[in-house]
Amino acid sequence: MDVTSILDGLNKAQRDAVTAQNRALLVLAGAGSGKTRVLVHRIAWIIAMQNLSPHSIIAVTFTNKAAHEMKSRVESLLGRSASSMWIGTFHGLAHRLLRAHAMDAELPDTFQILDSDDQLRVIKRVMKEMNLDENEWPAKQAQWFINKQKDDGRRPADIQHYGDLFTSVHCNVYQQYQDACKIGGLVDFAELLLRAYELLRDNQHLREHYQQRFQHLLVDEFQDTNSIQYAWLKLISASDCAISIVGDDDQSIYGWRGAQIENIRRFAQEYDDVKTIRLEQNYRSTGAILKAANAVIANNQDRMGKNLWTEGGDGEPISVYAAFNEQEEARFIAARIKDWYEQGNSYRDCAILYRSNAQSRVLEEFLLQKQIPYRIYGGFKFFERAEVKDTMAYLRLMYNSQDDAAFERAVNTPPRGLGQKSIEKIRELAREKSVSLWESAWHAIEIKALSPKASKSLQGFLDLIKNGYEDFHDLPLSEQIQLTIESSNLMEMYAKEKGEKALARKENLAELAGAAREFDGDDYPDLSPMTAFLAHASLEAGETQADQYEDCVQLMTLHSAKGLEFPMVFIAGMEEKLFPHMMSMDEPEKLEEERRLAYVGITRAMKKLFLLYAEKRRLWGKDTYPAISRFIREIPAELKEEVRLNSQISQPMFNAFEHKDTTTDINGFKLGQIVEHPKYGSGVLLNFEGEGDQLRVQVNFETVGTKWLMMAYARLT
Ligand SMILES: Nc1ncnc2c1ncn2[C@@H]1O[C@H](COP(=O)(O)OP(=O)(O)OP(=O)(O)O)[C@@H](O)[C@H]1O
Ligand SMILES: [Mg+2]
Repeated sequence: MDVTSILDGLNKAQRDAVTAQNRALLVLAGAGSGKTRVLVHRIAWIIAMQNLSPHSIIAVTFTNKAAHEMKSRVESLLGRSASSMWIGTFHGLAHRLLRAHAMDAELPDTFQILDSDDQLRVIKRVMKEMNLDENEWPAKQAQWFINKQKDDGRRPADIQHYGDLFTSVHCNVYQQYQDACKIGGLVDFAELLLRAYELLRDNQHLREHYQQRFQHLLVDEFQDTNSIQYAWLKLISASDCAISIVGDDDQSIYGWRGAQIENIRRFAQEYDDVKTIRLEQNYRSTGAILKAANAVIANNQDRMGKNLWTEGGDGEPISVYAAFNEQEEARFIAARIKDWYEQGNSYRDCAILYRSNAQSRVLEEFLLQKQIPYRIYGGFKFFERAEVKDTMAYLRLMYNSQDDAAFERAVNTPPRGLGQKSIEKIRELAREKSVSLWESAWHAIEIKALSPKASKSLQGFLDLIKNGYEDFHDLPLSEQIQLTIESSNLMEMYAKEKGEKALARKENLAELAGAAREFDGDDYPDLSPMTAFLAHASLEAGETQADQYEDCVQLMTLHSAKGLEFPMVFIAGMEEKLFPHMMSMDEPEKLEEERRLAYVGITRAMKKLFLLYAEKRRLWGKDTYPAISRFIREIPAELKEEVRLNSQISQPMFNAFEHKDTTTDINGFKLGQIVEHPKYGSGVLLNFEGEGDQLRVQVNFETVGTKWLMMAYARLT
């Protein structure tokens, strides 16, 4: 192949980055400037130019999906396989390392990953054993404490507590929790990173092995790395390995999870021979979208500063829509998407972004109503559904009887007549002997510690797991799952629930068996299919792979939209307290992080951006009347256009209200009519909702813009 063809489709600065020979490369650039593209081309360039095996390359991406995409783009640039390259998220790579060297990492071969729910469950149990009052010492707080320590690389022994009660108690909980995880062979998310770091730090032989193997380390979205991830990168790249990182300080949105923008500055100081490249041309968005993003982020103080421009024209202005409430917001979005689809566009090219997961429910309702196919990305958490977790608990226990979290979940789901007392007894015995719940359960039966009835049902459960493993483990994975669902009587339990829900559960379980089918091949040579699948379930939770070929609208939180792009984007709920989030409004630093999130959201849009807010919203169980988000106000007026529903607006907008007839009599008024308000002056009547005393109308006033008013009090003429 002609190697230089890899440089096609890159601008000068991008080529410089792709071909840089320095040991350390830093590409610091704004959204849509081609950072990810540079990484992909750089990998291909290195392999082709230096005739290097992909085996010598390790690359870190933000999601598993991004990793798959990157690998296949590298392969298509090279025209050959790059499957021996290590590419994945920090968690995925750490997991891979720990699996390969479980013994050196002091983990059993069968170790399981704890998701954050399971983690909380284990912490709760530990705290109960320590007789800590849950009201005084909430488990969530302990969980936060533990994860924070791990993110910063600290073990209980490393924590200084000068007699401070909060720290010393939590430190003890951390220690007990760590012991419980050790017995169970359990590894939580933060532990994956810390353990993988310690593995290399403490094991010279392994460290040297990997340092020799990896000639190039590349990292996307570097601005969101935390301390332990940074330390891990430094270990791997300590000898001759070249390191390339790309990032954007304005898109750092995981400060709450310990990510540190400072790592970018540290990088420039701590590495020798750093070449810094800035990319300033944006290829993603229209001029209007880009200017809006630049204007919003300009309100942040602490920035490294960049200047983004585009060759393209301004395109359409940004549409701002004031909805009466969240239902109407959702109805508007659904109608707009339907129009777009009917004009010959694809659903998959549209995304609806929101600040908080809870917002998705109403949106889903209206998409369903309009029969618009959609996928929730990030928030869906297929592997976190109860029925899926129940089934997984059985599987985990079959494969690792030491997994206490799985034992706790499975032992009484479905209920098999084991009371809290019996279970407490099993826990107590486990504690005394420092063994797993599984072992202690056998022991409890042996020493007749339980009532005969409880003993019998416990025995039934233990046999189920034991025989299950013996009978199934040679079968294909999907069949194992199918048989587990049947033998555990889980399906029977769900079938007793009411209609819709039971059906959804059934479908999810069918999907679970289906998802497992992918693992029956030999794509994961170093892992057994079940191990690969269980790890996948933990690591890809929340990242359900929307089927690429399925044409559906993408719903996701602003956080999970990072790195992605869509021709048409809606950002719903642009309201003070929702976005910026209430919890972040009082601290300047947190507010700046919210603003970076707004910047991320706006810059996902390629051609068309809608910003929506509701004048009334049910939030946390209460009706609220939020103010318009400051992030909308920060966009210069000339870039925005308020979507109006008066007679001049384009027909498609009207479709949003097709159920409303412009001739309907609204207390003597009609849609589109000019009305007078004693305070706001004249405006156009746009919409109405409710009837009688509850009748509300939406009027677009010349003076104050769109408002919803109670007809009974509005004194319109
Ligand atoms: N030189 C170029 N010519 C044409 N298109 C380009 C060029 N560089 C990048 N692009 C396109 O611009 C878009 C944005 O690129 P990319 O996703 O790599 O940007 P990014 O800097 O990683 O953005 P983000 O900060 O959002 O992750 C992509 O569709 C990409 O294919
Ligand atoms: Mg990117």
